[in-house]
Amino acid sequence: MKVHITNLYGQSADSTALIAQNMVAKIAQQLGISEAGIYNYPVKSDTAGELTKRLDGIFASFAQGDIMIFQTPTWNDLEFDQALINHVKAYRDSKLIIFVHDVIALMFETNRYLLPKLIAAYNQADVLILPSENMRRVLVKHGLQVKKVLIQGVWDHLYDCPQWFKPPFKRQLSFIGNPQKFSFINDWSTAAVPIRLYAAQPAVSNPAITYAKPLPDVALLPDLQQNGGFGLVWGTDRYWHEYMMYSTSFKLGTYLAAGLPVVVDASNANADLVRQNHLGLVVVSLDEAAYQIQTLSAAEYQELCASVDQFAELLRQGYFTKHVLIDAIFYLLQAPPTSQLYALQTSQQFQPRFLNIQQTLTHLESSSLINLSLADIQLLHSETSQPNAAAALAHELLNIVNLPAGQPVLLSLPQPLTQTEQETFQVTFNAAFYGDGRLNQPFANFPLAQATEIYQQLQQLWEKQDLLLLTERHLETNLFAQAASVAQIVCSPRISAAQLAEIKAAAKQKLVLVLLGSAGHRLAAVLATTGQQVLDLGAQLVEDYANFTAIQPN
Ligand SMILES: O=c1ccn([C@@H]2O[C@H](COP(=O)(O)OP(=O)(O)O)[C@@H](O)[C@H]2O)c(=O)[nH]1
Repeated sequence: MKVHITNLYGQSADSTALIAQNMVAKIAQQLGISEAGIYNYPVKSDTAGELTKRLDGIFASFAQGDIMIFQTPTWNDLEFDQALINHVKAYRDSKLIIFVHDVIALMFETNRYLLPKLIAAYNQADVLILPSENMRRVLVKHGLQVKKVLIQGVWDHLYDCPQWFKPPFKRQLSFIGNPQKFSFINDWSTAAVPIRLYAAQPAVSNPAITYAKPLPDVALLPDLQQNGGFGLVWGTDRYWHEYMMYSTSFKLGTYLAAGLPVVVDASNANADLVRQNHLGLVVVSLDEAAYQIQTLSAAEYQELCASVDQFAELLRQGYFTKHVLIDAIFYLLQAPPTSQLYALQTSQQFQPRFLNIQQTLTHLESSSLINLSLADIQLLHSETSQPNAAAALAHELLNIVNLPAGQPVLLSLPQPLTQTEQETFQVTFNAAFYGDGRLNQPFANFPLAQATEIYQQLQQLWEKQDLLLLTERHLETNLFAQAASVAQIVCSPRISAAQLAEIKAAAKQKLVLVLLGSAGHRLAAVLATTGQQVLDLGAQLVEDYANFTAIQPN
């Protein structure tokens, strides 16, 4: 039995798909796996006979009982990929491992219609390698049935560092990407944290951008390393932003291999990995990233670099790829226990659970809360192609809604969600459970007896606690009479870096209650992701309490 791996040729040298496939094949060869080269061409130019002959050539060294690791997509069209799968299946006792690099239907909205066909192709795999757990969830929701699924986790980036030196501490973001695809670059105006961009300089340049020209890999990594700062993984286009929740970004591995700490969206498929390994900043907005970089000390930066340096050795030497390829072969050929580690759970658990009001309040004893209104959810799903304030808020909300599992933040939603709403949201809503958002107006939302109980439980949350209220205007209320102390900061609609610093300083050792509208969600998320307990109870709570107490007998 021999193991083979497909490898792409014929695309331009700067194609990430080509770079990634060539790298995986190179690592596979170190494991004794032989290469089956595939040339990049439009499959439609072949007749059926020509395609068969082409595949015969690719499979020249493949025999009965062999294993094919198929790196997909080939970008030769799905028809070619399916023909290749059929060809493997035509050999007696052959085995097929499909290594999914990208899912074209989730990458580009115009290709969405291909999803059922792609999943039908993946379903023919004996073992499937997917980029992330989030990708597995979304594919299972849409019909993936393969039982043996492995998660790649992160992209390696082979790099034989010629001379190691510490990246210098600079308040700067490096970004590898074309501004035509990543339009946020054109609007970047934070001169205090310039972006160093690896792309050709446009006719009209942006003063907040330093233009480093595109560089080949061999020059890119030393250049990133020498210039220091942070590597940015970001996308503001709505469909691409969602795709980054499922896919693993190649540039993430590139920055880390060069020794740079990274900045990623809170919803990024690798957000947990960055957080757990202390590899950089996980943020909900670029404003927050700029703020955090401006307030970071040189010592904190060096600590991040030290964690990156250790972790990146795995990437520089291709250990994630080696690991997943070896596991895939074990998984094919060995019974449990190895395979138990990866046993596919049922799809039911991918449907989020909705906590009732009681469970929600109990959960808040040890958690933060971000409470989204129906208007927020509608904004999240509205099409905003223009870079404007609504688009920026929608981007932040998508990050907030997908704060990684394990984050001590409860998201609550207005209930009950209709079946149609749940179907609309299921692609983007990845948390295991959500709270009952009606606690923001107990009197308006519940019968009197229940509202009374809810207010009692809310008040128990801050009983004898030092409270910081973040409000739209100065509030007079006895809702917080049980607290040990109450401080208030009146917030402007768009919170500045200076005000955020003031809030963070005032919040130390306190429970923070955010009594603001939509702007409150991002503020709550910024505070909660840095370890502060914060309850985003909304702008209507105090008025609701006034209405509630007005009808109480004296
Ligand atoms: O000047 C450049 C720009 C890009 N790249 C390569 O292209 C990758 C980024 O490509 P892409 O944005 O397609 O990757 P993604 O992060 O979206 O997966 C980087 O990691 C590099 O390996 C490069 O070598 N030189």
